[in-house]
Amino acid sequence: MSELAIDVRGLTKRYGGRTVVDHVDLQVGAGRICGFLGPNGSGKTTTIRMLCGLLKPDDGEGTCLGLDVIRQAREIKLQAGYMTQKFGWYEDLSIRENLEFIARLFQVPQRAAAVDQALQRLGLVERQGQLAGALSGGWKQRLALAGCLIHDPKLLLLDEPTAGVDPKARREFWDQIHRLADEGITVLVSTHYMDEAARCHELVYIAYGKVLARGTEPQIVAQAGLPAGSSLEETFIKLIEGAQDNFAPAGDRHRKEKAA
Ligand SMILES: Nc1ncnc2c1ncn2[C@@H]1O[C@H](COP(=O)(O)OP(=O)(O)OP(=O)(O)O)[C@@H](O)[C@H]1O
Repeated sequence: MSELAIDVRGLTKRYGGRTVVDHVDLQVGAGRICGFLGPNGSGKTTTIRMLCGLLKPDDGEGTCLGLDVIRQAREIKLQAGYMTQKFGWYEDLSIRENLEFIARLFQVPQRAAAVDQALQRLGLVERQGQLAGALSGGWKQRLALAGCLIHDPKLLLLDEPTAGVDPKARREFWDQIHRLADEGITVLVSTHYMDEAARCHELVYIAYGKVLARGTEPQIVAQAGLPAGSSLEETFIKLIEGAQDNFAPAGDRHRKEKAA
């Protein structure tokens, strides 16, 4: 594998003539945590699904884990871990049974050992007999992350993994993400929470399907034309306002002008 776990250029997706991901370039170094930010409907999920081999790009090229995003989508699907916004579990199976099921799907060799390791990594050993349906949001999300890790992926693509989870559980989740990155796992994670953005090594900000800014927090602030030390919240508001002026469909711009 090259030093870049994600290395794609010009990634594009169109639906019915509308371009929802527009020539996105994305490079993430191995072992880095890259935050993927942008307003609702900006193209984050669509991009993530193209990166993990679930959705075929209409244009663009590149690799994930050194595998071609167009020709080796199936291999990427098997080697990357993908956590969706709406992770589904068999509510009437225990934590352990759910993980055993995922391990079978991924045809993991030595399934029991892989399940033990995932339980251990996420602090779920004590609770392994509990029914998934009885877990609180934070524990369900831990179970989802354990499921993503069952086949020992080197790349995690996490789509708003902490949406609706309480602050303590979110903090613990992020501590876990950092432990995984320390082990060399690369993480691309979408989020709307600014405290989570601040815990990423680097950030990519997308709106209207286009990347507007990328880099470390100070680099993103500078790209938005704001003074050093400005908050990420101010920065993203400035970026989205600029994007509305430049890229919003004519109808949206007209509504904004009328409202002003
Ligand atoms: N299968 C599809 N068919 C048509 N349009 C789609 C489809 N999937 C996504 N879209 C549109 O593409 C745009 C980008 O959606 P996407 O889910 O990637 O955004 P997002 O940034 O992940 O949003 P959110 O933060 O709300 O999850 C949206 O306008 C969405 O309605």
